[in-house]
Amino acid sequence: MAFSRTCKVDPLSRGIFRKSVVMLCSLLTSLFLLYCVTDRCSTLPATVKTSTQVGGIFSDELHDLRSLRRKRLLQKWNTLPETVSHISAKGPSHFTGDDNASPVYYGPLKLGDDGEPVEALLLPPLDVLSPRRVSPRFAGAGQLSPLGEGTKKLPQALIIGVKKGGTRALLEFLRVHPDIRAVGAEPHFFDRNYENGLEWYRELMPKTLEGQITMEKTPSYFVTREAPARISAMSRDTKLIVVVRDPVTRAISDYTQTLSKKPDIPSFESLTFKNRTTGLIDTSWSAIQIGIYAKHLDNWLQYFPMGQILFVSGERLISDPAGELGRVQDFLGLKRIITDKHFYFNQTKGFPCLKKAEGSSKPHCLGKTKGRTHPNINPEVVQRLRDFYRPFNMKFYQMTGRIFGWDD
Ligand SMILES: Nc1ncnc2c1ncn2[C@@H]1O[C@H](COP(=O)(O)OS(=O)(=O)O)[C@@H](OP(=O)(O)O)[C@H]1O
Repeated sequence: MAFSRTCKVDPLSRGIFRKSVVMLCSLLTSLFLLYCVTDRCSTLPATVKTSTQVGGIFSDELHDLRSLRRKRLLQKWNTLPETVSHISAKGPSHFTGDDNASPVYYGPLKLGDDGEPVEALLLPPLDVLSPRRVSPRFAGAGQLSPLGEGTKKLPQALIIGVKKGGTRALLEFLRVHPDIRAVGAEPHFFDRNYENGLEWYRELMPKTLEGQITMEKTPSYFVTREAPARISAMSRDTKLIVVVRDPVTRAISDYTQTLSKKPDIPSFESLTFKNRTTGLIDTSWSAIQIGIYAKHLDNWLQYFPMGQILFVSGERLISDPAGELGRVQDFLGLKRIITDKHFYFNQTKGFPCLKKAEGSSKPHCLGKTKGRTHPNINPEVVQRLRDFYRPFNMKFYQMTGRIFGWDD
């Protein structure tokens, strides 16, 4: 039969064939081991890994890889603030679906003070937990940082304000930089949690390698009387960043946020005035008070020189994010890595968004709590507020040496 004829192979050829197969297998084994030694096999797709589960040596390797992954996950979870660390890792049970972004939120959704999902709860897909590429400036060109390396440090730079200025956008954009590591949630250490002590604060920070900058943002610091002295006591060298926005729009944005949480509050107009007929502004209302930037800045200048404070225009952060980010990177002494290539304007959102968020390959816009539609405010009230803020704005332009253009 044709079939039995073709199957007949002489013993010599069979021997050569067997030897060749054995040699090929040994070669492939050596190559795979070499690949793993360079810590690259952790990025292999799961299917590739399972196909190697045959030999004892490989199952050991795989076990190590899995425990490395677990370690990475644990590292991520360890960065959770105490208040949220109880959250289950079973997810995904809740996805905000808000940000057209890739991240998956595990456990019940928690929102930070600024209404954004507490980013510390965000567990990136396993493949993005592979070692982070460190900027050549600090770690040698192209080096991969070994797993678990680094220590938690107190922040060297803080975004201290202002509320509704665009602080979340700035932090999210900055996190794209490989030399910046930041806490997602607002720690509120220098205002609400100071009694917990610096060690508590440091524990909240992500691990950083030599040369990486640790950051956090809590916009209420800017208007907290005690904050400058406390931050200066932590380190006089702390770099401070303030995102400022037209105080009238800022006040309306602030009011819009409160209204979204408490729909029964009085109208913006009635909260603005102490006396509507005389037009006397109620400066004790926090939405108004926060916008008197010159007054708050005075308090900071008692403890920090002007050169240690950077003012970011909230308006320019929207119209030219790369330009403002360039200034921030210079101020932090970092290479200008975040450029206009990182942004695109999302027509639906009406804001610039990231082409790729940190630790993801997908586009990322901020959530629904950022870029809310403001209620219509009586134009006379708006004008009265503009008149009220004008002298304070002028003083602020003088102090900072930058004309923000709110009174044009
Ligand atoms: N890229 C991008 N996407 C979305 N939103 C952006 C962006 N850049 C700046 N902004 C403006 O940020 C405003 C919210 O400011 P904050 O993040 O500082 O608010 S908070 O104090 O942390 O609650 C938010 O205010 P509202 O528009 O009033 O919601 C935005 O105008």
